[in-house]
Amino acid sequence: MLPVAELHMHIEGSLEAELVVALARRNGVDLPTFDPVELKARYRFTDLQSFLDIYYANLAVMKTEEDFYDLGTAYLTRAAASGVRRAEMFFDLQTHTQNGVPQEAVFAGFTAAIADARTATGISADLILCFLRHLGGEAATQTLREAMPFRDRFIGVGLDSSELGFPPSLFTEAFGIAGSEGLHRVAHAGEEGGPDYVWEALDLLAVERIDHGNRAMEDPELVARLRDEQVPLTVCPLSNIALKTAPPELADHLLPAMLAEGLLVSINSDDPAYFGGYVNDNFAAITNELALGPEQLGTLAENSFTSSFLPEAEKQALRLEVRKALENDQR
Ligand SMILES: Nc1ncnc2[nH]cnc12
Ligand SMILES: [Zn+2]
Repeated sequence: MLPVAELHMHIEGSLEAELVVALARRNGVDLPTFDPVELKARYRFTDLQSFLDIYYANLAVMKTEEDFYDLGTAYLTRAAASGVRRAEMFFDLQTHTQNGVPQEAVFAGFTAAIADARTATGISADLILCFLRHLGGEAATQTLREAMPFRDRFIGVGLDSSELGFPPSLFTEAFGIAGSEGLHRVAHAGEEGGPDYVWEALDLLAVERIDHGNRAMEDPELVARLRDEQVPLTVCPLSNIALKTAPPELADHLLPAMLAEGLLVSINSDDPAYFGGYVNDNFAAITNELALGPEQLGTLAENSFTSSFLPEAEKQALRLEVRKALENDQR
């Protein structure tokens, strides 16, 4: 597998059914079933909200710093083994604090997992604090203010959860504070919401990346802006199929059209425990179903580093590694 950066994954979305059950037992939390196979059989999604309902329900098992450490370690170990060299991981702080977990436990567990994974595997990782849209703009602002004692534990803010009805314009205050604190800014937009959500994220929240962005393709003027400004789009093919935010067959995905438009797209897993695979599985699926050649796969891998928040020299070194891996494969 090519070296890649993963820029759009919710660390809570890597909570495998086996770990849900193990943590429920450890913490004395009740579940509808303690059989991981049966639990997974309940993962039937018709849209984003039907997925989020299950995803948030499972997170009731996360209680202690050790739980956050175990979740972070499981993802980072697996990612490093499949070619991920850099991970910028979303976390849903408000979900955990609403469940009664002190934010100290969340930050301490994830931070220790990142440090230990780096020592064990060399993977570089950082956290992006996502505001939950469904809790509204004031809650986002309050969450960010309360998280400021941990300012050095995360590199940016994002915007996730239910998209329709919760446009970026509700979150200008929180994103304004984030900007003045020197935090990076990203937002989910154009997953279920239309191109207007992408325009708002760019114009009102000053985001540096758009997460998903598929529906931007409906607006030629927006496509031109994304291309001209080389705004990164973090595309998640298996997520789009699972949540029905793309045509039902992967073969009909807009990814080749996005590449042909010259957009800075990368491949990501979103919620790998729920959507049928990790970033390498997403690469395998698009390679098979979209008939992408080595040159296009190399572009996607290089784009992932270009789109990351790593220093420019590190991006350059990692892009060279992609080129070397491609040459080795061709020999
Ligand atoms: N795909 C997604 N869209 C919005 N919010 C999310 N939270 C976890 N996964 C998400
Ligand atoms: Zn997402």
